[in-house]
Amino acid sequence: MTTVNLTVELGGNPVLTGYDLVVRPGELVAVVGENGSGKSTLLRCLAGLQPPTSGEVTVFGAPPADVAAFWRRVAVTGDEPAWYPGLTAREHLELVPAVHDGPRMSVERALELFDLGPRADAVPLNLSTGQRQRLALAAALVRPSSLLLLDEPERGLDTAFRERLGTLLLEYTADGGTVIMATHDPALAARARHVSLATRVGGR
Ligand SMILES: Nc1ncnc2c1ncn2[C@@H]1O[C@H](COP(=O)(O)OP(=O)(O)OP(=O)(O)O)[C@@H](O)[C@H]1O
Repeated sequence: MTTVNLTVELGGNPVLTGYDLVVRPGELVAVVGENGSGKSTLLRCLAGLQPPTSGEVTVFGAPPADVAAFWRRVAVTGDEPAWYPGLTAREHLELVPAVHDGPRMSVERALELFDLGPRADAVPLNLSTGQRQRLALAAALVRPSSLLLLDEPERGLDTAFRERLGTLLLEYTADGGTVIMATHDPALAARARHVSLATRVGGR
């Protein structure tokens, strides 16, 4: 995963200017920086959701492409997912093995790892904010993938679960996966290689 001289302007503002990044397979990388420094924009570029103004983005040896083969390898979390009305937490996780071959873990194991067992039969809108975030992360980690792009995965999580998340992400990279996350959590960032985005004058 690389960016070379990546420049993104949004609404006439320079958000990223000549940004170079190299991430090797199996790395856990934390993108850190102040609010507005461009972390989400960088993740969106890596996911192919934000076209660069100039420069290059390469993921698995090619520019990110909005095709099934790309999305089979890449899982993204960030904004609140669109939950299916009427489906419980367990049923949301059961969708994953229904549509992806070779899930990374069973639904029951995911419910246990993400501390969702007691609330497995609740619909997401009846879960707490942190429980919904754990469900979103569980869905991303159940499905097979090679690259996780996580935007502030710590959002809504208590301290103990943030620590567990760090361990789960390190296990993901130990299996050969790559994680690039934007985070404001110093403890989570400390377990990763961090790369900084400086805030630019005029870019906020
Ligand atoms: N659609 C847009 N049009 C114009 N400017 C935008 C747009 N989206 C984001 N920006 C600006 O681009 C800059 C970078 O935003 P981005 O969301 O990437 O920052 P971030 O580092 O993820 O911030 P945070 O820590 O607050 O999540 C900000 O100044 C933001 O206001």
